[in-house]
Amino acid sequence: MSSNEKAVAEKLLQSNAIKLNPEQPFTWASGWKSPIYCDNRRVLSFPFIRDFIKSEMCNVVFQEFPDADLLAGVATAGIPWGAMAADQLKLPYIYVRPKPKEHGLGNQIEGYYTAGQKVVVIEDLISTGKSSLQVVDVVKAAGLEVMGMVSIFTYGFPVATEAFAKAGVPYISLTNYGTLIELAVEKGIVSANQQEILMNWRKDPAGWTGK
Ligand SMILES: O=P(O)(O)OC[C@H]1O[C@H](OP(=O)(O)OP(=O)(O)O)[C@H](O)[C@@H]1O
Ligand SMILES: O=C(O)c1cc(=O)[nH]c(=O)[nH]1
Repeated sequence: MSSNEKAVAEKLLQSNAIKLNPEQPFTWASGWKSPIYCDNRRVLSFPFIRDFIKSEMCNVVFQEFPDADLLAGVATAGIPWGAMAADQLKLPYIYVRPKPKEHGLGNQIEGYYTAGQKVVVIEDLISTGKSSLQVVDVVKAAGLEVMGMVSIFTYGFPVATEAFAKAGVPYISLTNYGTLIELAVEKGIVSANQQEILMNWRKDPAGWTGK
């Protein structure tokens, strides 16, 4: 694990963003059942931790995508992170809804942009990658050029890696599941029994039921 990945994982643990509950599994956006949930929304409530993660995100955007013209947040949990990064980097900002709004202006993409601009998509977390790749499709259809995607956390599932490769979208996460669990075990936050459950679940997350 890189020192930055470890530092970000540490901040997620410090803010209690990581929830474990193998007995009453969480249901994910994909419908998968999981013994773990990473709640990056909670991190927003801790200013110093929030600031650290925002800075890490800005460093990645600045270093990896220096030609970006604007950032695009994925609704809803990606919106605040994208907005904070765009503010810090002094880049224009848009955000993208899962579907067009059913009243008002009927927009799916909110904000001002022009076709041909180079965009970096900002997401809080990648599980299957479906939510962020849907946004990639929407902004591409609007004429934007997608340079890549940045998220705080990824579970590193092959299904997501393959989907991003197929879409031709490079993606970078500040930290990941392996780093987080290693650190949580090191700190005694995850017991040996919980570690075994988490490792078994990780092998077949789509088929895991907790029983
Ligand atoms: O990679 P995926 O399988 O698409 O899962 C990840 C998505 O799930 C969460 O959003 P969710 O839709 O649960 O709610 P939100 O409105 O709080 O972002 C998370 O914020 C990601 O957007
Ligand atoms: O896949 C999801 O829905 C999901 C997983 C997770 O750990 N955290 C989250 O906010 N969403």
